[in-house]
Amino acid sequence: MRYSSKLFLSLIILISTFSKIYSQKFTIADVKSYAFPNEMVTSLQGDKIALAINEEGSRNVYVGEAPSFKLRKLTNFDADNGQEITSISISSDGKWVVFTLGGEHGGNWDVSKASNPSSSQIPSKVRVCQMLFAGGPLRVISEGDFPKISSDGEVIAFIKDDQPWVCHLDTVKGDDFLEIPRQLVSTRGKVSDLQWSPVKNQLAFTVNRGTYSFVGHTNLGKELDSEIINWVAPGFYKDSSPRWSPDGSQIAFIRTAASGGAVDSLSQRKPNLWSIQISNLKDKLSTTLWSSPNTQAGTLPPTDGHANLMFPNKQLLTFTSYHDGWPHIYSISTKGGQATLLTPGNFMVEHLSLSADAKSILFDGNFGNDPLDYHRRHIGKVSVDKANMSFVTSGAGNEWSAKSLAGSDTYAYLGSTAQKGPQVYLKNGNQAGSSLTANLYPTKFPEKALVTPTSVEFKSLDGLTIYGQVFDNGDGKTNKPAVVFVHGGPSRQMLLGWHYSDYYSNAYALNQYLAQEGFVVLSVNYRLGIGYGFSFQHPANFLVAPEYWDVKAAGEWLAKQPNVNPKKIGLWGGSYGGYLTAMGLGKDSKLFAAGVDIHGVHDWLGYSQMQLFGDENKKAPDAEWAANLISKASPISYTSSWTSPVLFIHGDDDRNVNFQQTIDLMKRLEKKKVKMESMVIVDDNHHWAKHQNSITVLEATAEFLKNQLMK
Ligand SMILES: CSCC[C@H](NC=O)C(=O)N[C@@H](C)C(=O)O
Repeated sequence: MRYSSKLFLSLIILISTFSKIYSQKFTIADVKSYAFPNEMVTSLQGDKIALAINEEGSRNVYVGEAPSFKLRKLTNFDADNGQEITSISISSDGKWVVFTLGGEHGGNWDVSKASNPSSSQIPSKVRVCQMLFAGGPLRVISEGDFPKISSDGEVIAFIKDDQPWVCHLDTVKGDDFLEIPRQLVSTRGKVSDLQWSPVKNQLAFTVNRGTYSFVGHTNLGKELDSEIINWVAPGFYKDSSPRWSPDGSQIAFIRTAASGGAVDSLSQRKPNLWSIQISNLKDKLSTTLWSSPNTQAGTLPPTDGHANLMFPNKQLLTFTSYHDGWPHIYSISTKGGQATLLTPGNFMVEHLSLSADAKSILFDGNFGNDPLDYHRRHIGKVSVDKANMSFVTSGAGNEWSAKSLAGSDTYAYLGSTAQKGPQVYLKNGNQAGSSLTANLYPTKFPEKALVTPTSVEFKSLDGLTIYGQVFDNGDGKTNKPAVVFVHGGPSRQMLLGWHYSDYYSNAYALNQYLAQEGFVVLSVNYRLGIGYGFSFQHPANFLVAPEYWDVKAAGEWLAKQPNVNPKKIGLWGGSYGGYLTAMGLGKDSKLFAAGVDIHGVHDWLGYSQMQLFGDENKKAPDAEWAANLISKASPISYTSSWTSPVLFIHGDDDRNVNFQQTIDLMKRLEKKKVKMESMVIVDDNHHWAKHQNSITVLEATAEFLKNQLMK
């Protein structure tokens, strides 16, 4: 390169850098450049960690080891091709790392089917992979998913075509891996939740056979087809979540009712009551250790990990239950008796992990000394056998998914603040956590330009207190346009800072960008969400969609703010949030002047494929009434009153909300001459697996809102 052109290039770089610094305006690509960590696991000894990190679409496995746990990239994937990394684990000898590459594990269906958001000519299959922790060649063991390494570190089991397969790990010769996997079992139904015995090569699993399911276990056996499946207390139930006792002599599992019987009322919420069963391998029966109370809150917790059944020692089991009105951790003797509430208080417990010595549980939840902790996540610790909970973290940030490491009081956890995107932290004793991934953030990430959202509360249309977070660039201007952001799920809670899920970090990034651009943004934590107790998450009058009242109340709250132009209030949301955006535009176009509905639900009857009027003896006693309510809770019922402009966005490989939901609503609105724009993201799914697609979607959302509300 000639000298003059080098000088010219340096000038260009210098100008663009200074312009960015002095302009202080960040782009959506800038605020989306956070390195997103998830799927973090530790080795049995707690001296190693492994996790997945998504760097602007390049998803890789990173590993770290004691004492520094400094992270090192293990894999070398550099394409933004949407191949997610899940089911990471480290062999008990610390030698191997295995993981799943590909799939759509946030989906409601086809989670193990290839995802192809780059529209490659031949989609990559979902593969089970292994690598040496120390580094080296990547081995694709097989097409498959949900790998688990045996307790001796020798064998990997995984699911392929809904059946368990196995293969030895240590069959390396030079760069070749010699052994080919074999199918361990061929049984009717779908096998899931593989669990190795802690002491020998026995594998337990759940077999789903439609309206019922069993727990089974089998030996690895020396020869092919040399063993049988042993069924654990089979009955007319749905049995699941097998957990081995530490000595391998017992299996505990969760039991709920099988599907069938007279069709109940559709308008009455029916709790999914459950029990904890324990069985000795020697006999065929099981004993009921604990049964959830016959109340609405006695339902199997719909929060992360559901029952979170763990078997920390021969005498004790721990589990999560919602029955006192909050998701809490309990312990119970394997001899039965009263369960002990380990984490009492008006807060929720969310992500749990058992310490390496199996004596304590690390968890995160919305607890703390600051009332605003209600809208945060901090890490707590409690013994498995006594209610001695302590706070491990506190403050104005969020911390989650903590793992205990070798050495007392050493933890790895994920965390964020209002400005710092999700990062991995190492914490020793009472020292503050130090980031292990700050170095992965590019300089363009606008940490210093991000606002700190403020917590607000207001009354909904029926008087219920609703919380939200306001993003405002503090420019002091009046008559500003405003947007209500509506999360999806709906069992979610938006936080005072970057969120622990990739989907909601994506949303948080856009809300920060919209605030920069001059919008007042209100992110509303509407009922059906988590974090505010059982009755908030499970309102009795659920069929009339009372959560929409909270969204409308959010719009009315904004309209009353002195710095907001009440004629320029919009909505945006994805999935369940797309549904509520469509409800707002259909029912209250006078309040909501425009909106962006991303992969929303628009026809509940179509979505749930409810056979309300099948054959007479399978019809619910209140089918007509329920159908009427469900219809009134669907946006397709409000096309006549819908006048505000809308942008629809949907990926056509969506495995949470069918693409047809948007086609259907658009065709109905066309007839009503509603001003619509639309964007199809071909071959991507509900979670914008391809990074560039997420940027395209956010840019289109921001552009539409600016065009409709800022002019
Ligand atoms: C019950 S409507 C489907 C909405 C969807 N829920 C699960 O698939 C959804 O909101 N998905 C994302 C955004 C989420 O789970 O938060």
